[in-house]
Amino acid sequence: MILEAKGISFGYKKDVNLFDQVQITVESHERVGIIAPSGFGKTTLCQILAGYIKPISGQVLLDGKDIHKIQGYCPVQMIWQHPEKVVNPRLRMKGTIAEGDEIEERIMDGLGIERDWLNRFPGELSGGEMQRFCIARALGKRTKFLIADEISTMLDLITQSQIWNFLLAELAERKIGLIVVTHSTPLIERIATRQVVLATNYDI
Ligand SMILES: Nc1ncnc2c1ncn2[C@@H]1O[C@H](COP(=O)(O)OP(=O)(O)OP(=O)(O)O)[C@@H](O)[C@H]1O
Repeated sequence: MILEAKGISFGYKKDVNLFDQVQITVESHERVGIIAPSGFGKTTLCQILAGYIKPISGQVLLDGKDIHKIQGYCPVQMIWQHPEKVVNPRLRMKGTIAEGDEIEERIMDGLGIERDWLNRFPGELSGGEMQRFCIARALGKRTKFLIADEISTMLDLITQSQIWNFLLAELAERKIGLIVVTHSTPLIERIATRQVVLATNYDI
């Protein structure tokens, strides 16, 4: 499959764009690292790529089909930097995990999710434990692309390494393409098969 961002422009304020004419193409076998300065709008771009927000101009296409026209489960799934912002605080984790597609037991095992965590509320888990659930939730059976926005910043180095080792094996086995945003150069060099450097409007 191919995920394409074609001529994407976006700004939150009228007539002030964060970025213009962004072009990105990712194939299923690729892991693309996005490099851009702080405040560029990387999280915003990730949300556009995952179909959460519509660009002012341009299109996001999945195998040529506009991502906003896809009905049902979206094969492009985003994992956010702050898991606490994207889980319902009143839902036990078993409810949170059920929000996505069917999640295989081996994914829960691979991410080190302990089964008694399923009965807890988000406020009863550490940030790292909650992030494992968010990663699992994004790895539903029908997922074809993952957008990872600073997903391991809150994890210690050993956990970070365990989670990325699992994710890289999973992506390779299931031919899931990856777009990864991180400020960590060593991480991007380890993970990405290709890097895309984006400049702010002020740098052009
Ligand atoms: N919903 C929103 N409404 C208005 N402005 C927003 C909104 N979300 C983000 N912004 C602003 O847009 C700009 C880009 O934010 P974004 O989080 O996408 O950048 P980023 O490149 O991911 O930043 P960082 O590297 O610091 O995490 C920032 O100035 C931010 O304050």
